Amino acid sequence: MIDPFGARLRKNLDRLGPLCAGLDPHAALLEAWELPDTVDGLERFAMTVVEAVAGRVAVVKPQSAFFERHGSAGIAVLERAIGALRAEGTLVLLDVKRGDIGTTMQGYADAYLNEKSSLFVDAITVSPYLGFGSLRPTIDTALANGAGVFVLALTSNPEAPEVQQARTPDGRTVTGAMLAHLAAENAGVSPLGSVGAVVGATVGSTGEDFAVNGPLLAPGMGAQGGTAEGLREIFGTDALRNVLPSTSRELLSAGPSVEALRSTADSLNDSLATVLR
Ligand SMILES: O=c1ccn([C@@H]2O[C@H](COP(=O)(O)O)[C@@H](O)[C@H]2O)c(=O)[nH]1
Repeated sequence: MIDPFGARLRKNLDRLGPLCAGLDPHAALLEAWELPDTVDGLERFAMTVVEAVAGRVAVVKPQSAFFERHGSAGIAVLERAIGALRAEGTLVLLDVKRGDIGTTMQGYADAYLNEKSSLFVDAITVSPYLGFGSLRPTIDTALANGAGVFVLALTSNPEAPEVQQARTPDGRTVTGAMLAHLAAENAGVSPLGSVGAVVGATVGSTGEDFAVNGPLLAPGMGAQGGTAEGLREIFGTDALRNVLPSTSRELLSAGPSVEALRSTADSLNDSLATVLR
């Protein structure tokens, strides 16, 4: 079996820097790149990003929705992009935000987190809002296959606090309760646990404890207003080393030139490394 996701991520972060490159083939970006909004356009977009960043960034995060909207042929493009990225040692974190009852979550785990699946990725995003326990099959399957999961804890969108900062009966926020579950999942794991949190780069100071011994995906950089300096305010100093800032439109709008995508990724990575290390 491959090494645990947390260990592979730690290695990639230390070697290549903290940037997680988002792969979001929005219809508007296809148009900006003068590509048709078709499966052919999707394939050219995805493979251009792969050519630009594979082996140069620690993690790529494809947004499943923008592949799914092209039907089964779009999923086939996603499969090829996943294969090409993983072949270059780039970890693939598929942003699918799955959340359902446990038995159905096993189906999603079989699709994305079983090494034998053609859609196997290094990690996926999951939603815990059917109860953290509903994620058990997903977490168990991920760990058994050297993969990881990222649990939505405090997302970057302005509507999130209504649900995620609500108080549980014991007075903690829902976010705090999720972070406590993650800390328990990752307890004693070295160098880094494989059960991460999603915490938006836009959320500001919250007083939450992000020391979960797991990776902290921070989407919302750039287009949504998140900044490298803002990450310090959100995570404090202790957890910063485990933060994986993610940006999609900010990076992708540099395309379609491979060179321009590369130099944008490099400069984002450099400025993030200065703040996070
Ligand atoms: O809290 C969250 C969780 C996930 N996302 C996803 O990340 C990208 C953000 O794209 P940008 O272009 O960098 O804004 C997108 O796929 C979201 O679905 C998020 O934004 N916030």
